[in-house]
Amino acid sequence: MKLLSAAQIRALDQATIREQRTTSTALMERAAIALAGWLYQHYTPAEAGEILLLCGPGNNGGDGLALARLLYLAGYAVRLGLLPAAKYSDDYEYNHHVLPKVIAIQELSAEKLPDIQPGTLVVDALFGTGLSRPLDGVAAAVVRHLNGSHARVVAIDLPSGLLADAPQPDPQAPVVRASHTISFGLPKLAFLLPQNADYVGEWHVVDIGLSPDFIAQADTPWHLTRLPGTGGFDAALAARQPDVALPRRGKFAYKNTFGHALLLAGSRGKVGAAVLASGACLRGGVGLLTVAVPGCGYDIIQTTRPEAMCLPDTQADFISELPDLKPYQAVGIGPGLGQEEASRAVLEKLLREAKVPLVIDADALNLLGEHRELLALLPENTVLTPHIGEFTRLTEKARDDYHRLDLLRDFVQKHKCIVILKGAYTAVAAPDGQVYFNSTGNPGMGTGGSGDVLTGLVLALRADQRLDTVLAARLAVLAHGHAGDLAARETGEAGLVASDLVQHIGPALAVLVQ
Ligand SMILES: NC(=O)C1=CN([C@@H]2O[C@H](COP(=O)(O)OP(=O)(O)OC[C@H]3O[C@@H](n4cnc5c(N)ncnc54)[C@H](O)[C@@H]3O)[C@@H](O)[C@H]2O)[C@@H](O)CC1
Ligand SMILES: Nc1ncnc2c1ncn2[C@@H]1O[C@H](COP(=O)(O)OP(=O)(O)O)[C@@H](O)[C@H]1O
Ligand SMILES: [K+]
Repeated sequence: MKLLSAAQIRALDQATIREQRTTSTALMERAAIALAGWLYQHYTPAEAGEILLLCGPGNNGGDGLALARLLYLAGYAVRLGLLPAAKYSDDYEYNHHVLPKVIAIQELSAEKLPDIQPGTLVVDALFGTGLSRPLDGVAAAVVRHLNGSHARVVAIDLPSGLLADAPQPDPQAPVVRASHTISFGLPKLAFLLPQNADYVGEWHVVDIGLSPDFIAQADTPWHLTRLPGTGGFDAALAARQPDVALPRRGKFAYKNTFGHALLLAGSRGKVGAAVLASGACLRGGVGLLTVAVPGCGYDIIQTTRPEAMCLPDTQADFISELPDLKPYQAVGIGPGLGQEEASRAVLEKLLREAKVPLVIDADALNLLGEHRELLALLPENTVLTPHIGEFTRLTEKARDDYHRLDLLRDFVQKHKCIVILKGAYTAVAAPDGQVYFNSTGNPGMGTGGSGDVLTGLVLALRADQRLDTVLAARLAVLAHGHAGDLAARETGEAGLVASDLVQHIGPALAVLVQ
């Protein structure tokens, strides 16, 4: 699924109106019906109590006015707080005109702010994608008042004051802190960034029949990867043509098809990382797996992973030798590796000699960060799997989440590599600068070893001779998060440990097979 900029969303609305020979008023009515449907499902009139709808002067405010009418007609108690302005949009004017006259209206001013009790259900229809400057004056006073009230807030399209696709120009200007944000057609880039989490709350997408042709042609670097059959504006399309799919295994497929992977992992006290990554690689469907570990890891791998072959290093505590690379279709390095000089030398030799896809994680990334000259040796299409801290060591400290995305796109384009930047919405950045955010996973995965599991899974899919690099990375990230979601259903989020992820990789991959 594509994520569009505010300017593209405006063009999408216009294209939809043109193509479908409808009017902006009718499109607003669709938006209001979709919003009302969402509210009916989430709150009965009794649970909602008296709903306060705060409306701005543009079409976001128009949505609020149309919604107030529909809620009133459905038996909800509603009142309106309207922001005064020199000019209102046409559809605002229309929806103001057709409001049932019994609905109470308060003109908002800094001196006379609306009554908002803790628990009041407030609909934020002040500003959406048309926000052109930071909030000030009455709008800012209203938003500060709302944020201080502990109300339940449902934001229409965007929390007012937030931009859809760019950082706030004025960090002092207020932004609505919503419990829920209901977006039309597509989610917005802003929803996926940690710095906006307190404003956006839980986000939802409602379908208002926006032009699929316009979306298909829109040029954007931002995408969201979903599980097949997941809802959204294009639920029907997504079911027929998923964002990503793992090809079915042919009847006569042999283990060569799925490749022989080499994993270099572990050091004294961190052999568990090799156990987790190798388990994930095996469950990820690799044809054959060889694990290179320090001497101290030999018995551990042979006992915990009987399906894998093991190459013990002559050093007991860390890896100091690079095995002959000829037998392998993909090589992974890093989990629990440690940062000994000898291990750095192994990494350098690997970068110089490898002719097959590489996956680089954890301590191997830290070594690259400390010896940045090694970045010049990265073979094309290498996959790096940093979390934010590791990515910062490879680049620089980002000013904010948007700047980090710029750094990410610059990095992959410069080094012709794939970066999996891990987080709640893990971003897979491709060498052409396209960025695919992931939609699966949960906070239970913030537990030691989750990243090692991802490395093993990426390695398995890189060894799979049927997949290209970006597809392998996107599939691995999607399945990893889904494994976490499946596991959390059994363990709860707090009880989830990384080994649980390994156990659920099989079922998580199975839903991706087409
Ligand atoms: N036909 C359409 O175009 C549709 C639009 N929709 C809604 O329309 C919204 C976009 O509407 P608009 O483009 O009218 O924009 P908004 O309603 O987001 O805001 C624009 C209005 O606010 C003013 N404004 C902007 N920043 C301000 C600030 N900081 N302080 C005070 N005033 C400010 C502008 O001068 C303009 O009057 C979407 O977010 C969505 O809610 C939906 O109804 C779907 C259909
Ligand atoms: N809140 C979250 N929601 C979804 N996924 C998460 C969340 N927190 C962590 N994860 C995932 O868990 C993994 C953690 O990896 P990492 O930070 O390398 O941990 P470790 O080094 O302990 O293995 C990443 O794949 C990340 O995307
Ligand atoms: K809003």
